Amino acid sequence: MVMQFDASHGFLKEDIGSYQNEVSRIHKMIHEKTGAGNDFLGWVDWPVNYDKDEFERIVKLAEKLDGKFDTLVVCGIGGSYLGARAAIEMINGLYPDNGKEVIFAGNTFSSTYMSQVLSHIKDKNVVVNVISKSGTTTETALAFRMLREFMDQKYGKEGAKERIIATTDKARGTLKALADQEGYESFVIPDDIGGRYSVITPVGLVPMALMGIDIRKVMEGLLAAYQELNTDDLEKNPAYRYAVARRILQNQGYNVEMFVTYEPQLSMLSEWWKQLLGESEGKDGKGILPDSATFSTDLHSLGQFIQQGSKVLYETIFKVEKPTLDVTIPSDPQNGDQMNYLAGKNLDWVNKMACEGTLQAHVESGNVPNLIITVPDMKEYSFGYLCYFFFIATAMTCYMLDINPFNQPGVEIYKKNMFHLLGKPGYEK
Ligand SMILES: O=P(O)(O)OC[C@H]1O[C@](O)(CO)[C@@H](O)[C@@H]1O
Repeated sequence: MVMQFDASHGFLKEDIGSYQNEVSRIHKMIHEKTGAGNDFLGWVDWPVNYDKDEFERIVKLAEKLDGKFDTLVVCGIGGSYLGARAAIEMINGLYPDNGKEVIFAGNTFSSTYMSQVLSHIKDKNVVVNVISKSGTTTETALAFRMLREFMDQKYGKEGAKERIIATTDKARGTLKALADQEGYESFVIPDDIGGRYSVITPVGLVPMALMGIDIRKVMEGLLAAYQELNTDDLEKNPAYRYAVARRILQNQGYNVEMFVTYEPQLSMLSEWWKQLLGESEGKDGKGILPDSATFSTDLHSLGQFIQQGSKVLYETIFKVEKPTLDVTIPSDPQNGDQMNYLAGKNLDWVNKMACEGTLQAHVESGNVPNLIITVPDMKEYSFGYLCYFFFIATAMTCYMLDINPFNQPGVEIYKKNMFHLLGKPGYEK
C-alpha cells in the first residue's frame, strides 16, 4: 500500500470496522454510479479511461515548448487552479533550478496583484495556459482578457496564438468559442469531472507537463491507487478508514479538521485539499470545516491554540517519509549559537523529531485527536496516488453524511450579488 492511514492517536470512541456495512453500500453506489451527483463520477475510472490521444498531445506540446519559454502564466481559479499549483509546488519544490517560473493569475480581482503580474512578465519569455471549465468565471475571464492583450502586443496575434493554450469544455462556453476563433491549442475538461476533481485531467496535466513534470508517472500513481483502493474492505482501504474516522470525530463534536504538513512546498496541497473537502461537504448545514497549517512554522503562531485553546479541532498530519532533498548541519568550531549538538545530523531528521514531539504534545497533553496519513515522498507517482486517495475518501465521507459531493450551489450566491452590482446584463433585479 503506497499511502498509510493511522488512527491510533485519534481517540475514536467508535470502532471504524463497525461502519463496514455502510461503507460497502456506499462503495457499491460510487462504482455503480447510483448516488447523488452521479453524472460527475468520471474521475472514478479515469485512471484507465482517460483520453490517451489527448494525453500524448500534452506530452508533445510540452516537448515542443521546452526551452522556448521561461515563464508560464496559469490563468484559472478554484479547481481550475489549485491542483496544478499543488502538484507543481509539491513535485518541483518552491525554488526549482529548472530555468522555468510559473505564475498564477485569474484567481483574484486584486488590481495590485494583476498589475504586478503584468509588469513582472513584461520582459519574460511567456506562455499562457488559461483554464476554465465553464469558460465564464469572472476572475479568470477578466485576467485572461488582460493577458491576451499583453500577449497580442508582445508577440503579435500570430505569435500569441503559438503561446496561448486553452483548457476548457469541449463544446460550451465563451472560452471554447474564443479558443476556436483565435486558433489556440485547446484541451478538454471532461463533462463528468467537476473542477475540484479535475487535476488529473488536462486541467492539471498541461501546466505540470509544461513545468517539466513527468505526467506519465503521475498517471502511474493514479492507476496504482485506483487498483489498490478499489475495495470496500475497510481493513484494506486506508482512504475509506480516513473517511470513516472523520465521521466518527464529527460525531464526537469535532467540527474542524486541521490538515498539517511539515513541508512549505505542500502548503498549496493543503489549499487544494481544503477546496476538495470544503466544497464537497459543506452544504445543508453539515460538514467539517477544513483548515490547514504548515509546521513547524505555524507551531510558532497557531501552536498555542491547538495545544491549549478550545477543543474544536482535530489534526490530520500529512507525513512525508522521504524529503526530496536533504542537507547536513555543519559543525562550527566557535559554537557561538550552541547548535553543535546537532552538527552532522540531517535537517530532515530534525523536522521528523519536531513532528514526533508535536504529536506527543498535542495528543498527550493537549488531548487533540491526531490522524496520520503517510506518503512515501513528494514525487510524481505519490502525487497521482494521493489524488485518488482523497477523491475516493471525499466521496465516501460525503455520502456517509447524505451529501452530494459533486455540486456547489452555495458558491453561486456571491456571484449573483456581484453580477447585480457590476451591472451584468440579466442580473438587474
Ligand atoms: O473552471 P471554472 O468553470 O472557471 O470554475 C472554477 C471554480 O469555480 C467554481 O465553480 C466555484 O465558483 C469551482 O467549483 C470551480 O473549481
